[in-house]
Amino acid sequence: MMSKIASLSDIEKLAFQKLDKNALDYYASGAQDEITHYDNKKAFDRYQIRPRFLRDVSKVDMSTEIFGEKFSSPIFVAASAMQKMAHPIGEVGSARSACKHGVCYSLSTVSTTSLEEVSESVQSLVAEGHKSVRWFQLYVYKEKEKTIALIRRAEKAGFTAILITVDTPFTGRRLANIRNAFKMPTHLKLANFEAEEDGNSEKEECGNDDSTWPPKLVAGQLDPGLSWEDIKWIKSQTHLPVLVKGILTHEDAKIALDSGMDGIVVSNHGGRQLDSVSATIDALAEVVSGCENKIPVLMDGGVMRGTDVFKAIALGAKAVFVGRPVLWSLAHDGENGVDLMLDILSEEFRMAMALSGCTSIKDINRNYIQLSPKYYTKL
Ligand SMILES: Cc1cc2nc3c(=O)[nH]c(=O)nc-3n(C[C@H](O)[C@H](O)[C@H](O)COP(=O)(O)O)c2cc1C
Ligand SMILES: CCCCCCCCCCC(=O)C(=O)O
Repeated sequence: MMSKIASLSDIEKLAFQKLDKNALDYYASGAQDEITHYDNKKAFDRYQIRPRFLRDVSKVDMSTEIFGEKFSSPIFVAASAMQKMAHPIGEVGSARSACKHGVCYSLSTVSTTSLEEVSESVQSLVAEGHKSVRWFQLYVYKEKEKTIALIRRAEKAGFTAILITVDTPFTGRRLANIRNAFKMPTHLKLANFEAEEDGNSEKEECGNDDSTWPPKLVAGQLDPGLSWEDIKWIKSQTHLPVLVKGILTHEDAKIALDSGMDGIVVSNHGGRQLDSVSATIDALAEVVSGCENKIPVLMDGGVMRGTDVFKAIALGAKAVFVGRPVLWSLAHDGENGVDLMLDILSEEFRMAMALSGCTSIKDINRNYIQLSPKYYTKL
């Protein structure tokens, strides 16, 4: 029995004791040998913070702004599928928690709560004076009209940006899911696939009626032929800012910039897609350089500590997303669990800023970070 929860790792340990094998394997898995999955976390330790002292740090302002929206901290909630497997409140719990914390929430296409219900669930908080900024993560359908219908629903439901995931032409090989034939529990459904986008009353069935993951109906919709031309076309179809999620190289960053994208998320999908790619914190500086400071670069992958957030900001990220920690927190204690996790992480980040002599986000820059001497070759 743990005395008091003090870190995201503590929450993770409790969630591991609570979740059933099916859900735990799905949430925890990385692809193949999970080299990238583990490196995402370890890589942060390869960087050191260079603190400055004797500055007045009695007030620390963690707030940041992206696309004209102000957030109370740069710690955002990542889009992750099927959150009701962690706790019955699912996406509603994580969305409400993000809203209460004044941070951005991103919702997966493959959610177990529809995007309309998620929007509805934060309205009482908005009425109390909280601001809710919600971004919609888009998996692009083979059929263009279905993709557009999803975007229209997101626009109508008050989502303010579209995150197009580009690292998933196919789902990665997550061995635990293959070995135990992962199944979404039968009482859950992929809620965004229910409503017929063309307004027809006939509904698509997207419950768990087959033994494979993703369900054939859904996986069969992913378009492995997706190209930058399609992404540009999607961008032309919406007034919302469009970010590409899953970029790892300066070459692709430059193409995203030249293609008119509004932002980039450096991500390797939590190590769940191609194994052996670089940890995201290692890829961040390269992607930032490819963007020439013209569009915001955000990142995710392995963020567990306030010092991780600090390091990412120092290397040029405008904000970070947390993925699995949200799922562990939901499993631990639903919406309260996510509240606790965001409280701990933002307090750690506030402390990292204060202890390194930074009182605002714009103070944090490359001068505050170095590669640990263990990892660079001396001249
Ligand atoms: C269980 C799970 C489901 C995910 N589902 C999605 C998804 O539906 N769409 C997407 O773009 N990324 C998805 N991701 C990736 C996350 O958005 C994010 O990139 C990743 O979790 C960040 O790494 P972290 O878990 O180490 O924080 C998922 C990740 C996990 C762990
Ligand atoms: C428009 C088709 C949607 C296709 C869904 C693909 C399954 C992805 C599963 C969720 C995910 O990203 C994950 O890491 O797991």
